[in-house]
Amino acid sequence: MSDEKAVKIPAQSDGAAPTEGSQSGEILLKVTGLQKHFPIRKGLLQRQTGSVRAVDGIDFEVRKGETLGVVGESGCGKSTMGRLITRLLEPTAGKVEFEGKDITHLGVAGMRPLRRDVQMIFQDPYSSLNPRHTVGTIVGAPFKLQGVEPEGGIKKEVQRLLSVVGLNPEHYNRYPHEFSGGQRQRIGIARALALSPKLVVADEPVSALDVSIQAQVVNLLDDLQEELGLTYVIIAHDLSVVRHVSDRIAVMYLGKVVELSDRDSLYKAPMHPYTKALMSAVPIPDPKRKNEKSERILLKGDVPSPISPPTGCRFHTRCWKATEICRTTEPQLLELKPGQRVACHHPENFEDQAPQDTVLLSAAKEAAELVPDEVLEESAQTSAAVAAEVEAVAAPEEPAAAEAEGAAAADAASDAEGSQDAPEEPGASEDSDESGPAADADTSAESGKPEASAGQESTEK
Ligand SMILES: Nc1ncnc2c1ncn2[C@@H]1O[C@H](COP(=O)(O)OP(=O)(O)OP(=O)(O)O)[C@@H](O)[C@H]1O
Repeated sequence: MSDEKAVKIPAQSDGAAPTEGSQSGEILLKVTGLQKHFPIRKGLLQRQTGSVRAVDGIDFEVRKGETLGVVGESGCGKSTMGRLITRLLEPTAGKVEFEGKDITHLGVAGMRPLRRDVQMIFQDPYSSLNPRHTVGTIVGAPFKLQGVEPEGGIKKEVQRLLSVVGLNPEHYNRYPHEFSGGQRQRIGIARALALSPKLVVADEPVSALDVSIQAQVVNLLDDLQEELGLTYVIIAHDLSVVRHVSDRIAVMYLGKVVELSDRDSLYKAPMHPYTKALMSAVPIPDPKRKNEKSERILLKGDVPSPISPPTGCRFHTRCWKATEICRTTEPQLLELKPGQRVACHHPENFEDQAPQDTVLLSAAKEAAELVPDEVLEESAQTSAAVAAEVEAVAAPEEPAAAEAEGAAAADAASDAEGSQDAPEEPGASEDSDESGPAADADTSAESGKPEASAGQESTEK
């Protein structure tokens, strides 16, 4: 927890109602099919030779009063997404709606009123503040730009904002270099809050700060949300930060949202293998679990290039569950559990979406070497259990049959456990990513459904 003095937050003059849970709130921002492709130009004539598909068709919504955390490895398009929704960048395709109004292609004049409602906090408090301007000028700039005259004058309002973010209002005339990193980030936050925005997009708001200072700034953002009824989109690569602040979390991979879920469901039972891998890297601050064996999943290689992303599921080149369908068919982001959307053919903690597709790609077999056996076993077990549950619900009139199915699935799971170290069956799983659709059809015909749903990744090992 923060070691700084409690921040006293005075009431906001036209303050919004304090935040009420976020689960069923009104939608403030809605994004549909959003894309940003940066052209790559070469030669004297600057011909376009390709494009960086930084954001490549994403859908999500942000509800009033909630915090949506956005996570993913470096280069997956988080910042680009943040700049698109604040309209600092023009989307290549798709739609951005704010309070039900389409703002996708608004021009400078059309955007002016919106600039008051949507603000951004930037990552680097060292470069985002003009070193030649005083704090008073920096925090007061939004009033001048918008032609707003706050009650009591700009100076008084800026001093109030400085005290809201825990800075000394007397430091109004100081310059950014006279402040520490954490204090500079507070200046950036004060500037973002100046016009009482409805939505604040914070791009890595604490990653440039010392760890001890990070907690202070995160707590400040939390307090401000409660007091001012703010809605946040917080972009971060640090899952501990995101877990602390978010109500819901969107996991991005190579320009796509692969999972979008309530925070607790995501941390308790992630459904996308990529989410599971990311989560496994988060240290668990629980002394009771200190001596537990680590089940960290190491992902193979780097994120592929967004210039030519892999076909089908973009994660298939690093996924230990990938089969032919993952290489050929892009999975849609579907709500498989209430409040949990995932784009995966072979999700974790859920029934397999492509149980007929059982032959692992060679990349998956290599990736599986980096996944601890415990994780593979647990994955096979949970898939089997969920599949059995689904079967039972699907056929209530035949309880005996459902039970038999469940038992078969559970058996298959334990078989799968047993076969972790079993030698590969000759031919059966040989480099199917090199094989054509005919090979795929063969293997589909061979594979039985209950066995497949019991954790296809292990049965083929
Ligand atoms: N203006 C630009 N022109 C060309 N490519 C760009 C531009 N901005 C971003 N990109 C590319 O788009 C991809 C996504 O970048 P982005 O900064 O959105 O990712 P990110 O997830 O925020 O990464 P990081 O955490 O490192 O900032 C990257 O491959 C990046 O190189």
